[in-house]
Amino acid sequence: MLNDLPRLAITLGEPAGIGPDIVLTLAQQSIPARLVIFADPEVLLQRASQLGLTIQLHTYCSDKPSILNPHQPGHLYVQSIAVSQPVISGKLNPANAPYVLATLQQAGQSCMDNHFDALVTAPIHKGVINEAGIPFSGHTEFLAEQTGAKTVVMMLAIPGLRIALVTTHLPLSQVSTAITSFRLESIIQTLNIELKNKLGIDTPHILVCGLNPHAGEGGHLGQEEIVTIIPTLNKLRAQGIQLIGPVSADTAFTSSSLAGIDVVLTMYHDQGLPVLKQRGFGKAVNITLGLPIIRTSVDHGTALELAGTGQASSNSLYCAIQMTLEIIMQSRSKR
Ligand SMILES: NC(=O)c1ccc[n+]([C@@H]2O[C@H](COP(=O)([O-])OP(=O)(O)OC[C@H]3O[C@@H](n4cnc5c(N)ncnc54)[C@H](O)[C@@H]3O)[C@@H](O)[C@H]2O)c1
Ligand SMILES: N[C@H](C(=O)O)[C@H](O)COP(=O)(O)O
Repeated sequence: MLNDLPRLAITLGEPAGIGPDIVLTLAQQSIPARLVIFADPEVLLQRASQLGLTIQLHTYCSDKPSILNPHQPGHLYVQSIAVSQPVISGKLNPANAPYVLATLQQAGQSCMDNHFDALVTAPIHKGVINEAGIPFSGHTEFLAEQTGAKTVVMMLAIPGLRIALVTTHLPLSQVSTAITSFRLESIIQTLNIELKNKLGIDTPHILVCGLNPHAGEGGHLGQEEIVTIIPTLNKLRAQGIQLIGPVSADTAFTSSSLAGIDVVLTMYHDQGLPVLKQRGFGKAVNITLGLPIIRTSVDHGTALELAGTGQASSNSLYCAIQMTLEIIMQSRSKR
């Protein structure tokens, strides 16, 4: 029904990157939803002109949300938030970092206030936000803090493969210490519950990678499996969670290893994500599990060198929106 059309809050991300390009490209298509972009309208208009795209912007009034019409190709509603300094495509400017965070903060809050069914984010540049003097490691961590979520799980998905992470944007030197029984237990419990609730998988089968080469080789190549990972998996198995592992990450992604598996839980960012991006860069979706809101994102970054060139693919954003609509339907069916 038209009245039930999902309402999506979309952040434009780093204004000098390809966020504006992919949102403007996507806006030319039919999408069965109501969309509001949290951004500076001038950034959208300037990039549309650079790309030769036609766009008509409409002001979104948060005090009159009923005036939000279904998406029409070539039109966008905008919740206006001003940049501090003019934007040059491809040129980062730390002065605009507070703007980037304001878009995220306002869009996240609007979802928390139930004005929207979900948040979809275009890519931000973590480095430039830090250069502005604001400690920042990613949307996932920012939204966890903003919403007060106890445990969040980063999961990226393509058709046929989902990969979740125990640690996210953490220097490799800190990973081992961060993999505690407490963290592993809460990550697995969150993953298990969210796969049921948000993705409709009744009994998730979770394949867990070890941290060390060959999952520690019986303790000869590292102790984390024996001290932390195996005892935690055994405890969770006793609670009925379907866990396989820890397995050696080098063969975890073969087709025989993945048979019957719903998600592979990897211990750190670059243990899992290169596999997924090699298989499906441009069609993967990043989903934050464990938040009180639905949040998805693209699989790529700001690709500064492509901003304003017309060469940035909007396919991952398209996939993120499709998956968001599916998650919304799944969540509604649980009510
Ligand atoms: N969702 C997010 O907010 C997100 C995700 C990943 C990376 N990042 C951030 O983006 C910044 C740049 O990261 P990076 O250079 O490692 O990765 P990147 O994804 O921006 O670029 C990697 C390569 O992929 C290409 N590419 C990326 N997106 C593309 C698209 N839509 N169409 C065509 N080609 C595309 C780029 O040109 C580049 O060659 C970093 O600050 C990183 O933290 C943000
Ligand atoms: N780890 C993600 C990726 O490689 O695609 C990316 O950095 C985005 O993470 P956030 O959604 O937390 O910003």
